[in-house]
Amino acid sequence: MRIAIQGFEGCFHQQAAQRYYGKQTEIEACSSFPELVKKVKVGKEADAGMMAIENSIAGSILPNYSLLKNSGLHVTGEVYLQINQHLMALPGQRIEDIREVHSHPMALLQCATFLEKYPNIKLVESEDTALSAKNVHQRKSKTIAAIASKLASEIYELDIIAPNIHTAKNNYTRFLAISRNGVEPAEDANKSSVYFQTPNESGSLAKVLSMIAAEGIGLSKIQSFPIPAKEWTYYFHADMEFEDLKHFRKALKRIEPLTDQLTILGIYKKGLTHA
Ligand SMILES: O=C(O)C(=O)C[C@]1(C(=O)O)C=C[C@@H](O)C=C1
Repeated sequence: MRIAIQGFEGCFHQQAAQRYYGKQTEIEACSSFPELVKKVKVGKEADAGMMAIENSIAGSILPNYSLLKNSGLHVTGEVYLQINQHLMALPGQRIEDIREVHSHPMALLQCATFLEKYPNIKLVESEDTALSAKNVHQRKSKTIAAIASKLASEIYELDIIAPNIHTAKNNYTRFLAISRNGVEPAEDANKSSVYFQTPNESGSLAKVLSMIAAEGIGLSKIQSFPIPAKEWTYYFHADMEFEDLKHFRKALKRIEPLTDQLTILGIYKKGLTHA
């Protein structure tokens, strides 16, 4: 299997892809989420993909909800990865020498509390945590530090000058396994991602949510994201959890008449949240 990811050697997507698809997985590196989605859609350079969707400190990666919806790709699974962020620089450098910190925007957000202590350090968003570490190494930048994984510090021979700088001890990112073709849900599937619109009338979303609750389905996530052509109107992305696929199918039938464009992105097995 060749798996398209956002990022390069030593990034968190690589770790998530290898955790989900296996250690021997070949990686197709992409420098952005749109590029990742395109490669999975075209299918020449990748058989499937792995895409971050939300983080326990920084929240949802909002553009990825629209990307997923517009791509027509399917969600086939999920994986949660514990994320430990470290500040790293060329060997011998101290935090007092650092003028800029480079990293992926989600990583910078996860370390906001630490970074607030250094208001004179400029924060620079990059494509990827690992690429930021690689650039410090290759350009021998003495005044630039990167925020990245321990693995990246080892690959790019950087010293960790401040370990574990993420705001809360438990920092998890949820990644979705995505593919061009949908798969038949496994018998033990217990989670589904769907999106829908509700009619523009008061109480329409509440009716859908009440129905989900009445059917005994757990709602682990509800996210609104904008419909670009109709300002201030929204799609809703919902992640639902259930014990029996039959219950979910029954609930769907009852939700369908209350929604417009209800689309199932995937029915899959819930990932281990604290692996
Ligand atoms: O930059 C990386 O290492 C990535 O894999 C990207 C990414 C993300 O998109 O959220 C993955 C996990 C972490 O939350 C930080 C960054």
